[in-house]
Amino acid sequence: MKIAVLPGDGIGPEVTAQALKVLDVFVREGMPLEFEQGLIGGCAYDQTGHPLPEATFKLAKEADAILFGAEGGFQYETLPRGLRPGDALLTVRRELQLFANFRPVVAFPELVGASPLKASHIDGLDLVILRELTGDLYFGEPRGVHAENGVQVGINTMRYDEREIRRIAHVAFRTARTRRRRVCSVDKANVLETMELWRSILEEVGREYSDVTLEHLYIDAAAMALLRSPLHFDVIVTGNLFGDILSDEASMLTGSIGMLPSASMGEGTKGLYEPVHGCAPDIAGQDIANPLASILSAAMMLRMSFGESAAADRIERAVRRVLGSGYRTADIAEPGTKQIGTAQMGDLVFAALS
Ligand SMILES: NC(=O)c1ccc[n+]([C@@H]2O[C@H](COP(=O)([O-])OP(=O)(O)OC[C@H]3O[C@@H](n4cnc5c(N)ncnc54)[C@H](O)[C@@H]3O)[C@@H](O)[C@H]2O)c1
Ligand SMILES: CC(C)[C@H](C(=O)O)[C@@H](O)C(=O)O
Ligand SMILES: [Mg+2]
Repeated sequence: MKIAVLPGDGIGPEVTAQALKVLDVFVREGMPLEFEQGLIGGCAYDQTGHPLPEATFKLAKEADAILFGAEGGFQYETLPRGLRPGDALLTVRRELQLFANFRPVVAFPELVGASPLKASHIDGLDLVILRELTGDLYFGEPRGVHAENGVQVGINTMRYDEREIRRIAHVAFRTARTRRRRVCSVDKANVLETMELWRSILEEVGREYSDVTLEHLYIDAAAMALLRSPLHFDVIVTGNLFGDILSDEASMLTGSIGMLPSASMGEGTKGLYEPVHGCAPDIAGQDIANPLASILSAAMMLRMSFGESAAADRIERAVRRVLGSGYRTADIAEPGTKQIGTAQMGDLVFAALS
């Protein structure tokens, strides 16, 4: 069980260190996890001149799973033309064809007071955003900035072919079968041809899963409905860009973006596991970031890549035990709770497991 550990930039190394701390419990118990670290993002660019060095890509390709922190932390202006922050992660996702991005949104009962929404609105919340991760505006051609009659024009292309839509649709329906059998497909089929195709393929695939209810929402209405009636949702399947935006929005239902883990899967069991948040330069280096998204991503890794569901359940229970004891990082702190730092949260989850 070889794990490529790519902590990246900003709070990435701080939160990944806590996930590794927690995984160490299982190593001590004899689980054959092997870790190899690689550089990615701004730190890789600073040290090697490229945000995704060849050695890191090789490591990611060869490992059974990838535990990723966050990338960013370098300035747009210092990047060579054509290189954007986010490129290294996008390359790994795309080249390894990790097209199915699971972003579970679960309101821990201990944290219902940390959300800006009323407790009655989110009590029992358990939905998953299934974000298509290797297509859409992120990768469509043509793209770029060029001059037209002396005027600069920026172009990106929303592109999906029917095979890409079909495979994520199957994942959505199969996932719904393990849950409450409801799929909500989010698109913009009233305006965009790409999304018209998206909707028709979802309908076509949906006919193979007559035991699963399929509904469609436009992205604007979905953004609203997610706040108005979050408990309505089970599996939300959507494209790359809409999924990116909806998941940050949904994170606030749980109290903080520091609570949202993710798993990006392809056809097999190899996956990339990362918190949904970024490198958070505003809080980096202060030991105040919430490491629970990273710790919960490690739990997803044990379950989805290594079939170690009991170990994953134990991590999730340990997180709940620590929250139940009143410990909180700053982002989820409420009056009457005990505010602690990143490393201490990792220590407490470790202790709750041991
Ligand atoms: N997967 C990734 O690597 C990833 C994801 C998103 C953004 N980014 C990059 O990160 C950089 C910053 O982006 P951004 O500010 O838009 O998004 P961000 O997710 O880094 O931060 C958004 C806000 O959430 C807070 N936050 C994020 N994670 C937190 C945590 N674990 N605990 C407590 N608070 C947390 C931050 O302090 C900030 O206020 C950019 O360079 C962006 O490209 C990387
Ligand atoms: C860093 C960026 C490329 C990335 C994305 O847009 O996919 C991030 O926002 C995410 O949600 O994983
Ligand atoms: Mg995002």
